[in-house]
Amino acid sequence: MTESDDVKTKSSPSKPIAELSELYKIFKQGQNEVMALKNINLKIYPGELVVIMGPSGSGKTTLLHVIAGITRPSAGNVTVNDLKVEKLKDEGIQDLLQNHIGMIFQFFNLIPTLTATGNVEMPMIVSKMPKIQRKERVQYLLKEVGMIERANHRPFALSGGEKQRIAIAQAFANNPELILADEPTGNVDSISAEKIMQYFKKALVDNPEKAMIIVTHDIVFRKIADRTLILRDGEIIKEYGRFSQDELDTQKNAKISDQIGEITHKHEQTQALINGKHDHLFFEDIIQCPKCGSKEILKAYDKEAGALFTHNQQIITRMSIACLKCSEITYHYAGIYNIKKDLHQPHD
Ligand SMILES: Nc1ncnc2c1ncn2[C@@H]1O[C@H](COP(=O)(O)OP(=O)(O)OP(=O)(O)O)[C@@H](O)[C@H]1O
Repeated sequence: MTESDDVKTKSSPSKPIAELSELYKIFKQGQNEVMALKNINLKIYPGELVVIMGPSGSGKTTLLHVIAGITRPSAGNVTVNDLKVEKLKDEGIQDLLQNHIGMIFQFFNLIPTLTATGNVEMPMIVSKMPKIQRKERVQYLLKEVGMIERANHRPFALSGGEKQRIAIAQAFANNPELILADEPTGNVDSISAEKIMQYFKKALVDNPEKAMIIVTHDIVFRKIADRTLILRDGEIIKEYGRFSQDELDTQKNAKISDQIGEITHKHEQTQALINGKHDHLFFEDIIQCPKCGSKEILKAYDKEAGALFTHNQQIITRMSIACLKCSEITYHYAGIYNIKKDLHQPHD
């Protein structure tokens, strides 16, 4: 440990791994101020998997960065594994990120010139783990994420899902107590996303002394979450507990990849879209769950949607509306795109 005792609190088994109290973050740009986090109070206990959702710009990434010491809070306290993060100096932050927090990003952040083995081993080299121990742990971690066959591949030769599995193994390298993941399935297909989700769950079952905070737009993460927090304008506006068995069944039935081609809800403008009367439509007018009427909904474009429906040389994309209250997922046509022009960027 590199920090002096004044940044350490007394350890006790029932203590949270991370504790945030009265946390604020204000970004200043010239005359403008953005309050990215507002009075966040949160305790994360060992064995917990906490999911954070919320609209773009609601402060999710900022929250992870403040916990990791990458961004300094404007006010309030963050404690991780007994370390008072906001008081740590550079050396302490380095120790925190090297040994106590494992971070996973949407775009993997792997070193392109290193193999899968090299990438997973790197944090252990930095923390000076003896070579024999390091080699054993790399093997163990690559096996855990199902990537032992790809140990000698460099990132360019791996799919998005495979790169993310390497990044997960890397995040666990130095056995950190807290895992922070920012959109870990944002750049992978839905089958890889399901696998990644299961790795997270298994890792916690195998290591109940750890905790995870996962920022995601992917509603299916609620399946494995002990708690789901909804952020809006920098504030936690809602907290959901675990899914009940009924809710889990609903989620299973609603799995996007199982429902390709089955549109369960058609918007009145669909016909106009198909007839080509509109080039591009977004359904900002859908503001509530069609089933229960709750306005706590998340809108997302299906990952598979780009190639879902073709009609008259056009692709019709669809949007899923996930209800955070009743967990119903409905699908809506979201836009129509000319195949030649927009094939590779159907969501822009
Ligand atoms: N370094 C910065 N300087 C100025 N403003 C910032 C900075 N980082 C974030 N912000 C602002 O803080 C707010 C919260 O941003 P943040 O990236 O945390 O949101 P988010 O919920 O993660 O969004 P997304 O889902 O789009 O990634 C936004 O208004 C953003 O523009």
